[in-house]
Amino acid sequence: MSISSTDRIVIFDTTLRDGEQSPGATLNVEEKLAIAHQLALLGVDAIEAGFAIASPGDFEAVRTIAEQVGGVPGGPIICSLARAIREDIKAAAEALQPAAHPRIHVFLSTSDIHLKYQLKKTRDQVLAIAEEAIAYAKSFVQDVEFSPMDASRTEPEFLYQVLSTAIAAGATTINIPDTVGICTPKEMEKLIQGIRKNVANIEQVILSVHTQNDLGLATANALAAIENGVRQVECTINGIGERAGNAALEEIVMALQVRKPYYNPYLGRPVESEAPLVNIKTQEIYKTSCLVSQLTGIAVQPNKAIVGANAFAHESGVHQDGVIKHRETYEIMNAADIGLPENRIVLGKHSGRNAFRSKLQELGFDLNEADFNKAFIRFKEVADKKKEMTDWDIEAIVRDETQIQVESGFQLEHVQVTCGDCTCPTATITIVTPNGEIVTDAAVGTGPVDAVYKAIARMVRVSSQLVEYSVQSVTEGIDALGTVTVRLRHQNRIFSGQSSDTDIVVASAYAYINAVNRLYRYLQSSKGNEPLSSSFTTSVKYLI
Ligand SMILES: CC(=O)SCCNC(=O)CCNC(=O)[C@H](O)C(C)(C)COP(=O)(O)OP(=O)(O)OC[C@H]1O[C@@H](n2cnc3c(N)ncnc32)[C@H](O)[C@@H]1OP(=O)(O)O
Ligand SMILES: CC(C)C(=O)C(=O)O
Repeated sequence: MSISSTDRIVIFDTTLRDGEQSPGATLNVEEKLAIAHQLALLGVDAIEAGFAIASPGDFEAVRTIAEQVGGVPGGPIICSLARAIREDIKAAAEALQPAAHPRIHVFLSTSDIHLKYQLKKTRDQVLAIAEEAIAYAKSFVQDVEFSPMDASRTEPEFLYQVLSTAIAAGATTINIPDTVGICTPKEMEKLIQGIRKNVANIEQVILSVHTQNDLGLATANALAAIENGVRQVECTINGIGERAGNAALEEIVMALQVRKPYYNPYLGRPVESEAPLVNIKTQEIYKTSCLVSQLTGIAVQPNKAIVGANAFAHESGVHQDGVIKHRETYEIMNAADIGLPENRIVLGKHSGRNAFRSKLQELGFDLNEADFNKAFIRFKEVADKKKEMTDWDIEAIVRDETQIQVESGFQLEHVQVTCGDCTCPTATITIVTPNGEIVTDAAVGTGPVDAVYKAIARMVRVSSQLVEYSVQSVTEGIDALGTVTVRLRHQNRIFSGQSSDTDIVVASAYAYINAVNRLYRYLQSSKGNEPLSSSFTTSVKYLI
């Protein structure tokens, strides 16, 4: 395979090598194997399984992956990194032995700053070391990749010289690392064009890039390289890697898929060609991302392109309205393309009526306009306090609001409580009575809920006994909605009320009022045919 003989992009995954260089991401052999199996399912062309000389564990991981993932022809290339040192190359060759398609990846610094301070070698020495190391690697495997480390800061003429030497020594892939992530896409273009023009026999090898993300340009640089003739990109799942990480596989792959007509001509194909630009089964992307995140312990930021929790979530009413009417108004790819079941409409304070209505339909509610409006107003009030409204929240609100609407009677206007470890729990409550009177009262109690109930009871003057009070968290998280259930006994009858709110004292007040209203309606309907107890008749002012 050479630069001109492939009309697709080779995906070289280095999650298990450069990705594992993320601080704290160390993986054991079993974990690396699990990721390698998933990378194979994803369809990557090459898996850089580790750096065999680095540790016995890394050697074992490369060997196990070579055997169990790359052991049969047709599987992915399995690669080990090696410095331009015989011991490294020998260790890589030994670890890769079981692989059907082994690759040794030799790297050697070429920039003056690295030569002077790190390697302490002259340019002539580096040329000789590169040549010798590649030839040695070739004595073990056919497939040898060479990387001139810090290529983007290497003096171009020397870079061309090293690369020409590497190809002459037998390198089959020439990888250009932007090791410190300093390139801009324009500079990457110039770098690749210079290499293609000035390196002898460059068209006989696969030209590759390895872009680091120090300036957040790794994916942009990889794509710029592709536009300039590069046919392999090195990348990691979730973009993890040394320092700020590497180009993210999922970003490159989805950019190539979504913008295929744009990239086709760069690979010498007609704009309309449908042939895939990569071998990747994009539906495996999300699963792979989750596995890598879980095993490395590196969380994916919510706004991360493609695999972040918010990548297919719509929060604002205008966007939600658009997506509900026609998905493509705000989505350039389908969640299913990366293996997510569906996009998400996240209901919150920025949502509008259309999204709320659509969610109610999805949950099986068929509200009349008045109920809908009440529920929507309440939804906005709760959403102002709560970050995300879950299906449970919505259900609780609708249950609550439609119940309040049905049960006319007393209305709760305001609830205010003071409580704490050195104050007497006090509640100040304002209600509107059935005949429109606004009444305020205050009471102290053993706790805030007791104080609220005493204040309400005094105003409605209900002769009833509280026989049950319970609070249940119906939604998840610290900002969950709590549902309060209250049961009142009047004579031999039980009247219940329920309400939900992020504030359980408020929910308690509403639940109590709802139960009182049931009692009120019962008394109203039975006024004519059921005798009221004398104690009740005398004590109830508003109920009759
Ligand atoms: C850009 C990248 O991501 S490169 C890959 C980086 N990844 C890693 O380093 C992870 C694994 N590394 C390791 O486990 C260790 O660093 C090892 C096993 C590779 C080497 O360990 P040590 O022998 O103790 O050397 P140490 O790491 O302290 O220093 C690196 C040595 O390699 C030399 N070196 C660095 N790169 C190369 C190279 N490409 N070819 C030859 N020698 C190199 C350095 O000059 C230094 O040599 P010195 O000891 O003579 O000064
Ligand atoms: C080994 C090379 C490819 C590398 O990781 C880098 O230069 O960043």
